[in-house]
Amino acid sequence: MQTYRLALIGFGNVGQGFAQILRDYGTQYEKEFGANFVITAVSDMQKGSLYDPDGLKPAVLLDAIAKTGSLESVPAPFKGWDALKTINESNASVVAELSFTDLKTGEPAITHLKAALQSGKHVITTNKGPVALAYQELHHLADKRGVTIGVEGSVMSGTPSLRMGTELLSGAGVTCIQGIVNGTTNYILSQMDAGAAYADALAEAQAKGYAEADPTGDVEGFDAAGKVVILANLLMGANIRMTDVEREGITKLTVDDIQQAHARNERWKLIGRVEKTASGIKASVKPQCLPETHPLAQVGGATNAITFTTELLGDVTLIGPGAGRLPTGYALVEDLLALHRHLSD
Ligand SMILES: NC(=O)C1=CN([C@@H]2O[C@H](COP(=O)(O)OP(=O)(O)OC[C@H]3O[C@@H](n4cnc5c(N)ncnc54)[C@H](OP(=O)(O)O)[C@@H]3O)[C@@H](O)[C@H]2O)C=CC1
Ligand SMILES: N[C@@H](CC=O)C(=O)O
Repeated sequence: MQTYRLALIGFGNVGQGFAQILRDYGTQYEKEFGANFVITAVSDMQKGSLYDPDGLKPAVLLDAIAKTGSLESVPAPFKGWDALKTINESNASVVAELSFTDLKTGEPAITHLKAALQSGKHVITTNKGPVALAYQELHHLADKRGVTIGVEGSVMSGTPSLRMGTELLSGAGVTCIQGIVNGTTNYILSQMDAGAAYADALAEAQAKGYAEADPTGDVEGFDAAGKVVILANLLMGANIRMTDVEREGITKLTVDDIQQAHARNERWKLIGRVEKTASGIKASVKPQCLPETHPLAQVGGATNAITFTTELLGDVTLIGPGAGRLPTGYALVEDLLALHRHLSD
């Protein structure tokens, strides 16, 4: 049995979803894979920070959050450590970076990830900021320190879009990737199509744990643009930046636009796209009105879908959850199991 001691930086929707999975499936992972995933530290800005070298029970962490909204009541030998102290001084062998995404600076996540890698810890993250803005540098640092970086949840949450691209389609000649890569906006558009008001639909997306802490990132298309950058750079050998993505969000769409489209048997979708062209990589995020018969028109709620256009296979489409506590928590499990396989080889 191999034990992995984990430090969680951020204990919001994703951190809690991940804890719930370890609570409910941890024993199964031990039996099936010989991998014991133990949370020894959690550091969260408002909810509090705990470190127990012998392990913190996911059920106890979740109960405390459910009852009080905070981790303060959980007994632990060390409390109040900030993110960097937790990364540097806890006994974790893997750091899970789950703080807010910032697609302008990538901080504080880039600093957290660099500190973890420099101290010889593996990292896993669902945070799109560092992956969109600094992946090459972080990957290089991980290689130098002989550790790994897992980023599956940064696009399509636990639906394995990045592994599908890097491991399965890398030899197929991917020329274009396009689809729905933001769960919040797809949820809002689906709800508005069914008659809901924009503000109510956004509030529901927030309550369900789909939206960014600042939902401007979702509705103005920045989150989707970050994912387009990640897809281009990690799967298509590109080196583009956020400013290279032509971007428009969904805020100019009115209920009337959406319902008129509905009456014409059409659906508005926010489509991210990256394509190899003769003049280089072209990347965009913009709303498009699709006929009801188009496969993406049928993808509703927080579900995402991307089509890889390849030279050898033609089109390959992947559909699955794109946001939410458990789907995104599961992305961390995928990264941990990949790490476990890597270390067991
Ligand atoms: N939710 C989803 O469906 C998905 C989310 N992601 C990404 O995963 C990450 C986590 O998302 P989610 O859990 O939904 O976000 P939340 O906003 O629910 O949680 C983020 C947590 O990080 C904490 N935090 C922020 N900065 C720090 C810091 N410097 N040190 C310690 N803790 C910090 C916050 O603390 P507090 O609020 O207590 O101040 C908060 O509890 C984000 O980067 C997001 O973009 C990716 C895919 C899907
Ligand atoms: N806010 C994002 C969360 C996942 O990346 C989304 O809605 O897709």
